[in-house]
Amino acid sequence: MSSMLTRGMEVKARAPGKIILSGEHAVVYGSAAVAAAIDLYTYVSITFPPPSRNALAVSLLYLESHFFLVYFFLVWIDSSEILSLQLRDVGLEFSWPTKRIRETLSQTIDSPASATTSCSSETMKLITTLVEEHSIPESKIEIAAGVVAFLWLYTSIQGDKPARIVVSSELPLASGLGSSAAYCVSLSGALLASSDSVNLDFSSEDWLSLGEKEQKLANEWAFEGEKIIHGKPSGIDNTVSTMGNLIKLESGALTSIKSNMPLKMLITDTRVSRNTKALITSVAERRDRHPDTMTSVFTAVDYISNELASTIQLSSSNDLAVVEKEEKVEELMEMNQGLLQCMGVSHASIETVISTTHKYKLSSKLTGAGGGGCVLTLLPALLSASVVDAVTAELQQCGFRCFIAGIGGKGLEIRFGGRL
Ligand SMILES: Nc1ncnc2c1ncn2[C@@H]1O[C@H](COP(=O)(O)OP(=O)(O)OP(=O)(O)O)[C@@H](O)[C@H]1O
Ligand SMILES: C[C@@](O)(CCO)CC(=O)[O-]
Ligand SMILES: [Mg+2]
Repeated sequence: MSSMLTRGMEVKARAPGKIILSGEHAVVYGSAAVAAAIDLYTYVSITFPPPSRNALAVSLLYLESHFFLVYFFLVWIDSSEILSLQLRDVGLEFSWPTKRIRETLSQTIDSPASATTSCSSETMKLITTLVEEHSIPESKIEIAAGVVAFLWLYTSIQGDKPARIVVSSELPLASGLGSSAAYCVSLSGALLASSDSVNLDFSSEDWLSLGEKEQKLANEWAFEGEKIIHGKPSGIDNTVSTMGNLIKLESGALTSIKSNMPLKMLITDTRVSRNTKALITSVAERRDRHPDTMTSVFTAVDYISNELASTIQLSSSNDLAVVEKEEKVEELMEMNQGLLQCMGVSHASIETVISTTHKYKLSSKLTGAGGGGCVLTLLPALLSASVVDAVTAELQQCGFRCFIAGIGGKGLEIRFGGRL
């Protein structure tokens, strides 16, 4: 793999967003939750400058000491000693001389982790100084946590190598569709695929899945990134983004769900931006105030998620007709929404989506951390297109954005291509 890097090839990774059918927040306290990957991805591209650049520039200078060439040489050398991060979705670009990264984070760089490690509060402070050297507009300040997560993952996996990283996403950011997990998973995947620890066929131009061991490692690193962004994540978002498909997570234990239900969901983005870390903190504070009551709420969610999982699960003992399964799922979604409201993570915009869809006899619940963001509405298989059009039009009139995403698709994938 390292020989590939010396040729300056581009390594790309993509990781999907997710919807949570049941169990957000309660999953942080060990209750079961059910999640599915959606076909909207975050893409990361990494390009390492070829080390031959310096030699080339020196020989050009030697041949002709023209001013333009001297200038060209300086720019060339400079870009080969820089780590840059372009975040296209938010229009921000960051760059650090690798020398600056080395002098600030020498401890992380000089002792590369053989297994995943958590970012200590001391290292977090040092990384924060590197991020604060760039001015981020107040309206985009929440991006800083993502940049800290990037620097932690990058320096832990790649050390202080110069590189250019570009991130872009099809997901709305900070809206409950797991943009932070897709960001961390695609970054970890691309960083590991560019390291010696992963062996892939880089002559292929297709999207490739990592082997089981590498996939696990990418998921573990992504979890470390999510910790920086979410504070106390359950791991469900990074796990479903890495693995794809449909999963149940309960006390950290993963079950893959096979389903033959259509499970078509209308996703309504209320466009109310929220921050998952703040919402997790507010649930933790409510739990501190009412420990027994909140434990009962989380237990009720656990039952809902397990019942939902066995309802949608393809199995010989599950012989209900699709319509009956859909009715069960709808009722479970409504019950879960009631408990999310009880946890204090609903929002006026979410309630508007729920009451609007209810007029069409459709059931909805928030997805992800709540507080705004996205809402799911189950579209039963036999629902007429005219009802979907009517409910969508009414939601759009409220200023919301509606779309239908494919559910249960692929997880993290890697692609090689495009030499410099
Ligand atoms: N494409 C991206 N570019 C830059 N930063 C990103 C990107 N995607 C996610 N992030 C980081 O993740 C943060 C949003 O994460 P947050 O957990 O609050 O929302 P979410 O993951 O979309 O929703 P949920 O956690 O409820 O599913 C952003 O503020 C930013 O720090
Ligand atoms: C709110 C939460 O349960 C889901 C966010 O998508 C947080 C987590 O599980 O990490
Ligand atoms: Mg998130």
